[in-house]
Amino acid sequence: MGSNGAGTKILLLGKIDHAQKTWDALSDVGELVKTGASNRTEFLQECREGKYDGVVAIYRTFHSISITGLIDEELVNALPSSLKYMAHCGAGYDMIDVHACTARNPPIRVSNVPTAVDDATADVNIFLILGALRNFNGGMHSLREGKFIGQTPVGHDPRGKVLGILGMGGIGRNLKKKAEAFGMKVIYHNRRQLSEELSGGAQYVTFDELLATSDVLSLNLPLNKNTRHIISKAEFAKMKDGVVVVNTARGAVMDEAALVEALDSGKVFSAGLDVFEEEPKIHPGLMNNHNVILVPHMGTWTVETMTSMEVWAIDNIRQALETGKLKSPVPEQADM
Ligand SMILES: O=CC(=O)O
Repeated sequence: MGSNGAGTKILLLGKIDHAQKTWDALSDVGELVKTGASNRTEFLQECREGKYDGVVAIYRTFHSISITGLIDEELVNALPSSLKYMAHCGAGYDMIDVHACTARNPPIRVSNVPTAVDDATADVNIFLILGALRNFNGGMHSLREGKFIGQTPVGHDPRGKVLGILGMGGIGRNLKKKAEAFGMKVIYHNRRQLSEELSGGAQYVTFDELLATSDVLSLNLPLNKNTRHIISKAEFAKMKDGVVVVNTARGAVMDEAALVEALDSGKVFSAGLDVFEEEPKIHPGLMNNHNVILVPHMGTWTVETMTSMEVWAIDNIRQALETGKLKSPVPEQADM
């Protein structure tokens, strides 16, 4: 049982859907245990009763929020003192209060899954850009209502349009390459300007320039306290008339009510959304607007990508238990 010795437990929060063999093989570094809780109250109760004592690592999925709720300070402090690692199976880890994990004594080291999500998420991004520019949602809707072409406003070509990418991480950079194949000119804004090599020659602009010059604005930045509602009423006012807005990041990086207003006024021509502020609740102003193309958080919803993500997250646990270091710690804890 590796260097961790007898008694090391690994807790699964959520489900392994694809990489079951890889998960089962982890039993050579620890005992694999599950939760019996079905909601936060039960989970907290079990933690306080010592049910998870000896758990050294947790593997969690996006949907395990339905069991534990947010991994906030209250929950972090209720988790067993044996816990050292939390491997999140996803790129975005906004559900986890990393600061509380770092501050706990002993700290909990957190990892996410970068890279493996990039291709599939950027593919959905392209689907939404094309769908929103071309008004495919309106067309598909009319067809099902028995009205053929001619009922839907004429769309726009991607070729020659300026795509502004807000957040030039792995997904943003992947999207850049794909969008160029459709003839789009890519500009970006990011906390830090990237090297020429990393940005692939995309032009770096200020946040305000990005808002003012994009024909299509794509949101590809993580959600945190600095990015919540980074796109709101004032930002829509700075955009071009008839802009297209696309979001595959997290719903709350944009003020959804402000988007609905901007769509209703015609400021925004159309939108393509994979993520929503209060998932799975969708703002009725989006639901009822056939100009917007809506997808239920399907960015990484492919067998291949989900398998890679699960294997990656499991590898984080294996590596942590075998070497004392996670494979892909979250950036906030990179120096720990
Ligand atoms: O939303 C999906 C992810 O964060 O991986």
